Amino acid sequence: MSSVGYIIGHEVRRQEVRVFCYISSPVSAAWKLQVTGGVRGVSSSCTLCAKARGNPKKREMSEKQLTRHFVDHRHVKLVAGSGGKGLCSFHSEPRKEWGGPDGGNGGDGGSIVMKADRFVKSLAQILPIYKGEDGQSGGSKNCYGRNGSPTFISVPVGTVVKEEGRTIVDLSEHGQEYLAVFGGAGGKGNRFYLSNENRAPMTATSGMVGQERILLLELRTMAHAGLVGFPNAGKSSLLRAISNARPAVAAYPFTTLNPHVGIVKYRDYEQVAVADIPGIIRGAHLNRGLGLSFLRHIERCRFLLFVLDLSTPEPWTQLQHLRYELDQYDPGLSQRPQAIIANKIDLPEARKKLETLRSHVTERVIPVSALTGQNTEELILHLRELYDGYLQGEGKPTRW
Ligand SMILES: Nc1nc2c(ncn2[C@@H]2O[C@H](COP(=O)(O)OP(=O)(O)OP(=O)(O)O)[C@@H](O)[C@H]2O)c(=O)[nH]1
Ligand SMILES: [Mg+2]
Repeated sequence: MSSVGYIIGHEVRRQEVRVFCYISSPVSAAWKLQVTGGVRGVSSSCTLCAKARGNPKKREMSEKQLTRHFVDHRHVKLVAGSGGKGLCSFHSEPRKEWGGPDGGNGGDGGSIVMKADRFVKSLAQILPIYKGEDGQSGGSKNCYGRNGSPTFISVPVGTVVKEEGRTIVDLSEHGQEYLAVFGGAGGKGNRFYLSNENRAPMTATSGMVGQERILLLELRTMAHAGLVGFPNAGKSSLLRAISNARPAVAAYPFTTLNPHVGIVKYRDYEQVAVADIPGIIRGAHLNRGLGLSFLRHIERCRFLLFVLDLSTPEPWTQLQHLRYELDQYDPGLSQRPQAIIANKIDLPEARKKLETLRSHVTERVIPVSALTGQNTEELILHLRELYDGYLQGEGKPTRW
């Protein structure tokens, strides 16, 4: 493990104080840092800090507005440009009446290319139909027509392109391109057909039509960790507490309708992306609740954070149901590296339930309170451990 330090504190702008808790060994520190009570002020994750970090003048968008701006799948028809016509013409000038064929070729039609762009966040701006630029027709005096320029469609990083249910390409890196449809070849002018046998060809061909395809674009959120839990478990509150993201929080189920990604920053400039996934209920794989549509976002997450609600009578059954739903969607999905987060530890009867939960599961359980920020440091440090383990496994760091 490197000797870099880990930041546990952020600035609290409202109070004009900067408090940092700096520790050199993240693994051992996770256990040393059972911070409670008065020491809580140093946390990056207290709600006070979280609120102070935001721009007070900027009005937050409601979940309804956010949903309007977020589209995670779209059908698109792509028609590449057609090739330009070749021309049939003969050179003629004073005293040179039979100057020979001089009809130029038509230009090639423009292709359509999909390009992953990390600044594009949703597929909302994707149009239903794209038409590539046609090539220009050939001209006299052996002038060739101009090729149609390629059309670039910017899509978010993490877009999967499918055709008739088959995955064609996964645009998972910024700048990655996929040439989706080829432009038609330009036609030949009559000069092209000049030969010793035929000194005055009258043939000129028209350009080929561009390729045409109907593709399905699917966005799968790119994040290192995914917060998975029942509605109202406090996933959005937790993401607000540990990162810069601002998903809507409310006391009714299905508040979150689309995934939100927040970035947890560490002192060595490492960043871990955490996604808040809409709530899962029993039968989600049968399209109950918000259904399957968002389970695909979990597929991308390298590790899972199961968020359990300690205010429910049996939080451990939630865990079984969540794992079952994930496995129904994609067998083995629930086996990814994970942490179990017992949320709402601030509630009176939560401590007792925490002990029972621990006796039901073999994995490590991290009790937190997203509302008060209690013990979120342990979660942040454990997240880093999972991330470091993932980097070691992959061999190279991935930055999205
Ligand atoms: N007491 C207490 N309440 C909490 C805590 N975390 C969240 N809540 C409350 O639980 C309710 C639901 O919180 P959300 O963060 O919207 O829950 P969610 O899991 O994102 O819910 P969905 O988006 O519907 O899936 C809100 O009223 C929160 O204030 C906590 O740690 N303690
Ligand atoms: Mg939510």
